[in-house]
Amino acid sequence: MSTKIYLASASPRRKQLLSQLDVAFEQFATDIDESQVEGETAEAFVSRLAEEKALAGVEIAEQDYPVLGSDTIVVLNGQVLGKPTDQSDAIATLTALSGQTHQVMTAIAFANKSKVKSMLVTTEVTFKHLSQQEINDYCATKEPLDKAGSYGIQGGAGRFVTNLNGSYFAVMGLPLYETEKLLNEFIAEGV
Ligand SMILES: Cc1cn([C@H]2C[C@H](O)[C@@H](COP(=O)(O)OP(=O)(O)OP(=O)(O)O)O2)c(=O)[nH]c1=O
Repeated sequence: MSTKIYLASASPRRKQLLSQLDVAFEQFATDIDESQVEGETAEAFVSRLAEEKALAGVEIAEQDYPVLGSDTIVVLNGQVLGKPTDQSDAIATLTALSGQTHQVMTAIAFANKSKVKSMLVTTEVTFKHLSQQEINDYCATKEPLDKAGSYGIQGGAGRFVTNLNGSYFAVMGLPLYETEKLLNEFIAEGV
């Protein structure tokens, strides 16, 4: 890939992951309303947020390069578990995820002045049974606070995972294979 892109994200993880692709990029944050609309499915919700981040980025971008937006949510039995509001919310979320299989949905979207194109990557993750002590100790590290589902697979929660079916990088915030593929399609389609 030889084009330049913009990463419309405040996330240091997404910056780190995007650096693994062979594409030059500039990063900036966007500010959109991240609330779920009543009746909206988890899939539609996460895809809409990725598209809105990319489109908000197009408004900020100085040049008409593709803008990448992304959003990650954790879904347990159809219920969206976003970032925790505080430590006790993180404890409640991890208690719910203990011993269960959940989905991590990451949507990616590319936009420019004339079009937007998105893709959803769903990964199934199974956690071992977590003791109250393990949950409390993990939450005390504060790692859960800025992460969907109150955990970071790349950090202390990696040891909770007994099975993963899908993209590890999508769980961390940006699926590498799919991002490169979507960008190539976006560019190949032209304006
Ligand atoms: C499940 C999980 C999520 N996360 C992170 C990825 C995302 O950064 C975050 C979910 O929040 P998002 O709202 O998707 O992203 P963000 O607010 O961090 O960044 P921006 O909107 O500016 O792009 O949770 C991990 O780092 N590891 C994990 O294992």
